[in-house]
Order: sequence, then C-alpha cells, then structure tokens
Amino acid sequence: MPAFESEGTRNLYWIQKVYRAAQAYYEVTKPRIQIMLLFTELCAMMVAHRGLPEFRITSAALLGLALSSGGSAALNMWYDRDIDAMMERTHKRPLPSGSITALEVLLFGLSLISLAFLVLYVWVNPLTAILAMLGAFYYVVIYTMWLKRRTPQNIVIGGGAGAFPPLIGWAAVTGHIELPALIMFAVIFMWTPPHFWSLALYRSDDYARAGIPMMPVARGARKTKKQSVLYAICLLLTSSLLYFTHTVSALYLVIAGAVGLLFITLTIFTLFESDTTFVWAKRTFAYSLLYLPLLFIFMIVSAAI
Ligand code: HEM
Ligand SMILES: CC(C)=CCC/C(C)=C/CC/C(C)=C/COP(=O)(O)OP(=O)(O)O
Repeated sequence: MPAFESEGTRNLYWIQKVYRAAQAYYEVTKPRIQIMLLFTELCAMMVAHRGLPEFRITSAALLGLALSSGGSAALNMWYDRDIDAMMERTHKRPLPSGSITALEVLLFGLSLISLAFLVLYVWVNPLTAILAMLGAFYYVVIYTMWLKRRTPQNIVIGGGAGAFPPLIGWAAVTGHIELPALIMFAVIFMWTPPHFWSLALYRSDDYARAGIPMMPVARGARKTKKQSVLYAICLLLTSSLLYFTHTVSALYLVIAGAVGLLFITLTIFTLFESDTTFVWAKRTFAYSLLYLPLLFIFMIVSAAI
C-alpha cells in the first residue's frame, strides 16, 4: 500500500479501489445482455398472467434470473479468460486486464448461482430454481466449456441457454411449462444464429486469432450468410406459432410478420454484399437487438387486448 500525505488522500485511494473492484464485478456479469434476458422473462410472466403478476413473485423471479445468468456470465468469463485476452473485442475485460483475479471471479460466479437457487426455491417455486440451474449448466458447461471451442454449431446448440428466461418466467407465474413458453424458447433459439453470426462476420479475425471455430471462420462468410437467412425464416415461422396457442391476438401475428420479414430481408441483403464489406451485416446485428424487444412487447400488448 502506498504512503499517504494525508487522511484525505488515503480515503480517496480506498474509494477508488472499491469503485474499481465493484465495476469489475459488475462487468463480469455481462450487464447489457442481462437486460435483454430479464426483459424476455418479464414479458413471459406478463403474457402468462395477462398483466403484471404479484410484486413478490415478479421481483423474486427477476432477481433469481439476474443472479443465475450473472453468475453464469462470470463463470463464462472465468473459463474464457485465455481467449478473451487474444480478442480485440474482449481484451479489456476485467480478467484479461488484471483488475480482478480468476479465483475471485470463480467464487463470485458460484456464489451468485447458489444464491439464485435459494431465492427462486424459497420465494418463487422449485421448478423455476431447477430451470435456472439448467440454464446456468447449459451456458457454462455445454456452451462455454464443451461446444464453443469445438464446433461451428456451438451457438446453434449452445444458444439454447439464452432461451431459458421465458421458461423461467412462465414457470414462476403458472408453476408449469406450457406450449406458449416453449414457443418463446424456440423464438430465442432461432433468433440467436442470425443475431450472433451477423456480428461474427465482421469479427471473424478476432475468432480466428483465438482459434474459435465460429461459423465464418470454419465454413466461410457465404455459408454463414445463407444459414442466417434460413434461421431468420424459421424465426418468422416459429414466432407466428404463438398466435395459434390463443394467448395473443391477430395484431401480434401482423407485427411478428412485419418485424420477421424485415429481419429476413436484412439477412438476404448480406448475401449481396462482398464477403469483405460488412455494412448489411452490421445493420442486421443492430436490428437483431431491436427485433427481440419489439416482438416481446407486442406479445404483452396483444395478450392484454
Ligand atoms: C450463444 C449465444 C449468443 C452469443 C454467442 C452472443 C454473442 C454476442 C456478442 C459477441 C455480442 C457483442 C458484444 C460486444 O460487442 O462486446 C452480443 C451482443 C448482445 N447480445 Fe448476444 N449472444 C448470444 C445470445 C444472446 C441472447 C440469448 C441474448 C438475449 C436474449 C443476447 C443479447 C445481446 C445484447 C442485448 C447485446 C448488446 C449488448 C452488448 O453489446 O453487450 N445475446 N452478443
Ligand atoms: C440462467 C441462464 C438463463 C443463463 C443464461 C446465461 C447467458 C448470459 C446467456 C446469454 C448467451 C450469451 C451472451 C452468449 C455469449 O457468450 P460468448 O462467450 O460467446 O460471448 P463473449 O465472447 O462476448 O464472451
């Protein structure tokens, strides 16, 4: 510890130290992705309840998911610290930049996940606790540890982890998993490949440097673009299925059709640009981040009217 000139500089030193540590712990939970995961959970709860469920269930279910997915994200960062250090996009993360130690992140991730189990089991119901643990296992063990470094199908199979929140939200309100929740799961499952591959197209050098067999690296840009179009088509069809469960009105079908067609169109446009220009790939990625909240908002709106 440095020598301090006065009490004031000592206090400032500690305030800065605590602030940096808090920022590092916050960053390892991948907070921006959490917002989307929590939003899809909340929407599923509202569709299941046809309005906002009781405050205790809503807040505990949101807290439980935030803890389980934040803890899983920390374990992903712990396991991937070697490859994160090699990639332009991720080399400034708390672990590669040395602002936190690997052991601290490991313990933090495991503690958050254990706390999540407790919160969901006690304040929501055992099914949501089990689903959150399955989601965490899927993301950390199946995606991060097993598939990510082995196969270009990594995000197709592993992407299922990010699709758990609607199942958790639905189970929190109803106590079971029903068809509409499974369709919401399938929507996020189909959305993940075009969401991620559009970004991977213009980040493929990063993945190649780290030796990760993401689709554009392992199979090339053309194949990645064609597969994205196919998944965007499947996404439109899957999202339409919700209408036939009688949980949402015809308005949803119209909106899902419109936003889905736009997604397909953008993925098709990527086919017409050269494999070294990424204007449409970047637009597709940006649109993927708008598509999901829009679709889920219209699920709530059309379930309520
Ligand atoms: C295996 C599946 C997925 C992979 C590989 C993936 C990968 C990525 C990557 C690499 C970024 C860019 C981050 C950056 O530029 O630093 C990103 C952004 C984002 N992803 Fe995904 N994603 C996946 C699934 C999901 C899911 C399921 C959600 C939520 C439902 C989601 C929500 C977001 C959001 C909100 C962003 C923008 C915020 C940000 O840039 O940090 N992603 N994703
Ligand atoms: C309990 C529960 C529902 C858990 C889900 C957890 C979760 C955070 C899912 C989102 C999927 C995701 C962001 C994958 C990117 O990982 P990556 O390692 O490929 O991305 P990176 O290169 O940015 O680290």
